[in-house]
Amino acid sequence: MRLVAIGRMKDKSERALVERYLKRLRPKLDIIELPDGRGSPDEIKRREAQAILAACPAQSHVVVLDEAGRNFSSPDFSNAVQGWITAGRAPCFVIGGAEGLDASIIQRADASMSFGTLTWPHMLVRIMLVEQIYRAQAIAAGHPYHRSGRP
Ligand SMILES: C[S@@+](CC[C@H](N)C(=O)[O-])C[C@H]1O[C@@H](n2cnc3c(N)ncnc32)[C@H](O)[C@@H]1O
Repeated sequence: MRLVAIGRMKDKSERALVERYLKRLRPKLDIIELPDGRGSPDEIKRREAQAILAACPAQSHVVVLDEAGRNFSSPDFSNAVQGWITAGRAPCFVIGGAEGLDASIIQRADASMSFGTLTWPHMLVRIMLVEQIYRAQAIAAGHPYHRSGRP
């Protein structure tokens, strides 16, 4: 599995949160950080989209993080991730930068995932995504990390 993200996570406490989950992931998630694009907002998004596509393996299931994307429940997300892996198309998650994602990459994606209609900072989205991937694996393994005790 891969995560392609725009921008370098410089903040130590943010990196520690990502690492907390990353080290528990099986299969592992490799994180590719791409530099912020330059130019006008449209140029930035276009350049970043080219770099993102080049960083996603050819056979991967490209999943963009987008506020207008699909609202998964954690069990649904767990099933989806397992299904993509079983089908031989491990997910390549994509998180945009400060300008967001270019329309071309959203259209090209095989799936999209939303953390609600609020706009979140991209580094927080990275932390939340890595936690949800860990939760998805815990659900698939029947590990008590995920407790679904809603009334
Ligand atoms: C700061 S946001 C970009 C905001 C930008 N104006 C836009 O319209 O997308 C950076 C990235 O974080 C991710 N992101 C932000 N909020 C999100 C949400 N609610 N659900 C899923 N991804 C989100 C997206 O990948 C986005 O490209």
